[in-house]
Amino acid sequence: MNLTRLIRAALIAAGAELAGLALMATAAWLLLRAAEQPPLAALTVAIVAVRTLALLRGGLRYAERLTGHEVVLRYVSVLRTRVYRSLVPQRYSSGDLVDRLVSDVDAAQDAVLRCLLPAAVAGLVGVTAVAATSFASIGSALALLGGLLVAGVVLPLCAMRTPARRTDLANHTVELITGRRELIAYDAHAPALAAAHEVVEALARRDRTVSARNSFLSALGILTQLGTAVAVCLLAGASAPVTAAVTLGTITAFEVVLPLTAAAQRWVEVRESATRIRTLLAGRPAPRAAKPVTTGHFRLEKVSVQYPGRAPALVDVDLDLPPGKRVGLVGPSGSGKSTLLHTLLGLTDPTGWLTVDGHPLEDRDLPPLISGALADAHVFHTTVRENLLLARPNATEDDLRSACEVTDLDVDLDRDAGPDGDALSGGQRQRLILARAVLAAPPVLVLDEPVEGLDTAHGDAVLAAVLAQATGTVVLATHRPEHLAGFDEVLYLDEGRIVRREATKPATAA
Ligand SMILES: Nc1ncnc2c1ncn2[C@@H]1O[C@H](COP(=O)(O)OP(=O)(O)OP(=O)(O)O)[C@@H](O)[C@H]1O
Repeated sequence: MNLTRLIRAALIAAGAELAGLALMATAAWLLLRAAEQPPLAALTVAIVAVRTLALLRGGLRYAERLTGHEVVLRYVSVLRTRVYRSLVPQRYSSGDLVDRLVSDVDAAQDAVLRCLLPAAVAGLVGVTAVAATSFASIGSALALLGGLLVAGVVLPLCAMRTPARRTDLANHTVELITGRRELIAYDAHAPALAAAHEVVEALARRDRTVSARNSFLSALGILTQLGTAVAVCLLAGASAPVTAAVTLGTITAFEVVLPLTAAAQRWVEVRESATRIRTLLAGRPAPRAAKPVTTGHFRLEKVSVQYPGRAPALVDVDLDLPPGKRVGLVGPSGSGKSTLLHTLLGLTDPTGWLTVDGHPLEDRDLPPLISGALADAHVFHTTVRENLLLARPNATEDDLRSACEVTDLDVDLDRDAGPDGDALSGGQRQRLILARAVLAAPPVLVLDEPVEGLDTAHGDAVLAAVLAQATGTVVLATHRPEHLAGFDEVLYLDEGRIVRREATKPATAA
């Protein structure tokens, strides 16, 4: 985030609030002074000041909206792209994906606009108001300071409670929408709806409690405002116009400080979202220029993977993948083919030794080195073109067209793909994922049963075209050994172990 722009936005916002405060105080002074019927000349400065401050407040409010939103929207657009990119290769449930992409990034926007900026402005306005009041009366200034501390610090601290996570609701909602046909077909929609309703009820109960507490805190804030205004008025010990000015100024200063209670509540949610975003981005660090040049020589020695509470999915797997080698993975369902691909992509938590170009796998920036078409790849709810550009943001129209030709993807690039590619046919969705892999053209291409959903002849042709244009290493998991004609090595897996290796190129199926 651009700190200079942020500070400028905070100063402009504080200026707008101070202009409003000065306007109220001057207007109050003017009204009471005018009631004493002094010569007009004694009021001229105040009259001009009221007009000037009114104009200034309007102008500054407009400038504050422009600068504040500019800095935040710039930041959020960059952040959303980074989160988007980090999510592409990862394995999140759809609900979690929605939560991370929408709520978490929106929370970053709120962190600035609804929490940090108001807090900074309230601080500046509070200090200025107390300092200005101290010229009229030290007692009033102390009363104002006390009231502002209660409303601006104590009440917001009381409002800080961990919010309920909405991921469960997002998961249920996404599952109800995406799985509606199956749920209806198997007459399972009633229990699924009931489960979602339970989550909604729990969230509603929690929201009601939070609302009641917040309403109580808001009422306390207003009582504090009222009590402080009375105390400031009684302690002022100055002329009626000055007393009116400090009292009205006090009430106005509270208007800036009172929203901090709601901001504190939002801050708790924002902090949680910020942690989730940080974890996500930390898991996929941005490529650093200083990294040594890599060729993508992957080596696995005695690598095992076990998902929590499950039998081992991979056991003591050895694999050498020098650049350009083509390896096929064959085995019955559940034998560990996808797990091996996910391990190469750094998506599992394996034991054993994994190196890329002699360095531990976790020290490498994997995304530029290895990617491909996974069985559970996500299609984003945007156009086909945008989905393709994720793989290579600077791809030209020719690049896109050629990737579509290779994968025989014959859809309009500006067509909306729908949520997780729902608006495409199963085959189009699969070819879109393949086209994305072709566009990425990584040194190591991993393909997990990439044409499983296509009819046999069409699928074979598409896969042959994809393999023909691939120039680097290829690791292909398939149930059909005939896909592996011309491969350097075929590994046969069973129950997570490599039970057989065929180093020779198998003959093409007749
Ligand atoms: N995310 C996961 N959490 C828990 N267990 C998993 C997970 N992914 C895979 N497994 C388990 O790990 C084992 C290996 O699964 P994997 O998906 O690697 O097999 P596969 O050979 O690719 O199967 P298929 O050919 O059906 O795709 C299976 O027992 C599977 O149930």
